Amino acid sequence: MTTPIVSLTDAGKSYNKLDALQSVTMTLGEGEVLGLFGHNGAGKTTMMKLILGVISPSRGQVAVMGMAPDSKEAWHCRTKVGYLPENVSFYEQLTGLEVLTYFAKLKGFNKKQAIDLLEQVGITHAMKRQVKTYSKGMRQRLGLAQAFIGEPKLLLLDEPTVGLDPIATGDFYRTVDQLKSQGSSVILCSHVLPGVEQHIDRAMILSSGQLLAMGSLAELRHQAALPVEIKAHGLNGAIASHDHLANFISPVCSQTLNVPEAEKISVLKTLLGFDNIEDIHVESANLEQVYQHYLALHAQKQQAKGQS
Ligand SMILES: Nc1ncnc2c1ncn2[C@@H]1O[C@H](COP(=O)(O)OP(=O)(O)OP(=O)(O)O)[C@@H](O)[C@H]1O
Repeated sequence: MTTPIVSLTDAGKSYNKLDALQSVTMTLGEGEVLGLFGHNGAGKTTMMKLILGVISPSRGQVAVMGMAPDSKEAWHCRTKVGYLPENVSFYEQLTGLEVLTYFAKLKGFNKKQAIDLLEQVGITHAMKRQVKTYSKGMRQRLGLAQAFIGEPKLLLLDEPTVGLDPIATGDFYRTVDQLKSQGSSVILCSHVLPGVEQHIDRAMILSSGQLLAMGSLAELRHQAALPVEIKAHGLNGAIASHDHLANFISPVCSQTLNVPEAEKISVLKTLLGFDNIEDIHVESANLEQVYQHYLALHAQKQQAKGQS
């Protein structure tokens, strides 16, 4: 069996009485992309810091490429890890090229790689300017270039698209797809859910340090039993007068049906049986809806606990 790139076994971190991360068990394989989602203070950065080895677990084990990342023996693994912190900050007086060359050299790479990466993130035109003159988006691009040095085996990206314009966001996700196809593993956390789902293999949802759900979007959708939205055009009142279909009519639109996944095909067959059907649009729950579902479920459980 191959060693996972990252594995957490009942790993948690506490600060005095606060459980920043309760007990998380997970593995990340080669070429896998994991999305880490949760509100402010959920424990996302804590989990990344445990994986980086900059903090040690209060309980359980963390392993990166088979080693405890906070151990001395893991030093050579660190050159294979790229990290973009939540708030990037650089030496303001240096130029973008000087900053990136410095970080490249720390990892055993040269200026040529720094120049190539600056081109990849689209700031070649500003590479000879001091970082203090950079806009927020340009700093973020420089941060990403820094994380990409040496085509890392593991990339940890905390809010990678903050401050990026739509073009740069698209370029960023293309780079993630490319790194994944080359075998790099990626953990990224983001508060911006639209646009992320097609680039991740699995999602992990955290709240107040607690792991609420983890799996592929299809698995989470299935587990959550969220309905599929089916919009049927051209039927006017026919749906409301149909015994079976009428059960699924959305409270907000009479042409939209909210159908359990298990009944999707039978409902579609029924709709196709209508002579005047003009079009059918089928949409499964997206990442945002899945995320909201798990958070609402968690809030309900907390409330019930508080009342008992
Ligand atoms: N060094 C520390 N000392 C005390 N508490 C801490 C420390 N670091 C983090 N925490 C607490 O741990 C919890 C989780 O913090 P963390 O930074 O992991 O959240 P996050 O999910 O990354 O949040 P955000 O989306 O706001 O960045 C928070 O309640 C935070 O206040």
